[in-house]
Amino acid sequence: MSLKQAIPLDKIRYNEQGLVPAIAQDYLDGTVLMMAWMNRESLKKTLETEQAWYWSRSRQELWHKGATSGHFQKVKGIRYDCDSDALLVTIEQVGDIACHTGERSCFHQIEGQKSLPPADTLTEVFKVIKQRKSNPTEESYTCKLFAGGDNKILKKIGEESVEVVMACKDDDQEAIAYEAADLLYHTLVALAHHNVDLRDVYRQLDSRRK
Ligand SMILES: N=c1c2ncn([C@@H]3O[C@H](COP(=O)(O)OP(=O)(O)OP(=O)(O)O)[C@@H](O)[C@H]3O)c2ncn1[C@@H]1O[C@H](COP(=O)(O)O)[C@@H](O)[C@H]1O
Repeated sequence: MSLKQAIPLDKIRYNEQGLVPAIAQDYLDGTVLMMAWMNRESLKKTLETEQAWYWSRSRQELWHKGATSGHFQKVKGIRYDCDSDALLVTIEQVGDIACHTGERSCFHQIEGQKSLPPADTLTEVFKVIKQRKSNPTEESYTCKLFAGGDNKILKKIGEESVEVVMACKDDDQEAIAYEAADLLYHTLVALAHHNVDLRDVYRQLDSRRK
């Protein structure tokens, strides 16, 4: 089904200014990138071009996101909520900058909150692993792995794989989840060590979806 067929323009409930809030979310890792407004015309253009068009309240004009900077948004899907007065736009952020201040997301990290802007847990953990790589600290286990290079990292992946296998053999659900978490973490370290982005793994998985 095409985007146009999926969203009946007249079913959307626009507010008194003729606007509906649209939340843009990354199609691969679920990061909430930004919130902006659409009117009927910008929504129509979004559906037609499969790129995000918003309504700029400050400029009072249609806003083709990224038209000048190249950071445009390819629209992968749009959903409307149960009372049709909010849109969730699933996008591929081309250029990887959604916020006008040059950040990936307009929703900034807040100290003490684990997951802001909301993203999946693997993405959050991978971010910390990459930070450890660029800013090593004494006490970090991840840094010890990086310092040991492939020998240490791959040995751990081998060990953790065997532990997953053994836990499955015992049909021990708690142990399976525990060991699988260890395996995923060490695999993320291997990705970072070899400069492979987690999003490339997600892209592979996404391309295999049927
Ligand atoms: N998710 C993990 C994670 N999962 C497992 N581990 C560590 O992986 C090791 C698992 O190996 P084992 O079970 O064999 O335990 P071990 O006996 O300590 O193993 P050896 O290293 O001594 O051989 C343990 O030391 C765990 O603490 C992890 N260490 C870190 N993370 C993440 O990485 C982030 C950064 O961690 P630091 O680098 O330590 O700051 C953390 O915030 C977490 O999100």
